[in-house]
Amino acid sequence: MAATQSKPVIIGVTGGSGSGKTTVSQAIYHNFSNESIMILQQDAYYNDQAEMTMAERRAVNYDHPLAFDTDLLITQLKQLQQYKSVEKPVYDYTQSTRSDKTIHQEPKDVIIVEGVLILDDQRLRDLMDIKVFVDTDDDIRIIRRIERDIKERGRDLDWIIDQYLATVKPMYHQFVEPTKRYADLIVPEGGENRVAIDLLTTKIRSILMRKKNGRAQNSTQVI
Ligand SMILES: Nc1ncnc2c1ncn2[C@@H]1O[C@H](COP(=O)(O)OP(=O)(O)O)[C@@H](O)[C@H]1O
Ligand SMILES: Nc1ccn([C@@H]2O[C@H](COP(=O)(O)O)[C@@H](O)[C@H]2O)c(=O)n1
Repeated sequence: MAATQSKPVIIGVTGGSGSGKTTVSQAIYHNFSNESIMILQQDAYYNDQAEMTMAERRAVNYDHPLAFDTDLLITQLKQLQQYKSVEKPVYDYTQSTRSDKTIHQEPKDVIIVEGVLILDDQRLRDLMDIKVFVDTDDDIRIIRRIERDIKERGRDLDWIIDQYLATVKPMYHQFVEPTKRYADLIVPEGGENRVAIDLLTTKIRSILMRKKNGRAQNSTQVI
């Protein structure tokens, strides 16, 4: 009998900016060393804006679904789903465009996809096996965002506040928060929620074990 290979399991982690999506995803990922698991960040799939001036880039609404090259994200997810490698784009927040580098990504058994708008598009939702919404109060999220964007994304306080009021907050309520209803699991307080991180880790451990056992069985059937 020919060996069959089941598809990788895709876990979507969403929530507002500063909710702790990256922290939760990394905490889960770091519970596995040398295992078949990877993270794909939706932020890497922001539109390429190399042809735009810095002033034009600054005026973009980065919290609207059209800010993302979702077709590319879907194409690459489908390739990974078929156990094919991809060249992931790299995003530079300080320049608000893609870098000219890409990262070679080998396929894995478990793919964590994290980003603000990964549950907004039905095509993306249909690819996800487990959907997680990290739910953190608006005031905590803006405080975290101020600290992070000043330290890591080359922003100043006026920029962060203007952007938050003009786009981040209204888009959160229009596009991000409504996707909570698609979530299988809602995680309050993100990165500090050890119980949720441990539960997801246990689930992923059992998926990885099942995949390993399936492969071992297939290889003995082929022999
Ligand atoms: N539970 C937490 N307590 C304190 N700081 C946190 C917590 N979770 C995340 N952070 C910090 O808040 C910032 C935003 O978190 P991050 O995980 O990047 O959020 P997101 O990916 O949802 O934007 C980061 O600087 C991170 O270190
Ligand atoms: N050039 C850009 C691109 C994105 N943003 C903001 O990033 C947020 C999403 O990333 P998180 O890690 O915070 O989830 C999103 O809210 C965009 O406003 C940006 O400021 N500049």
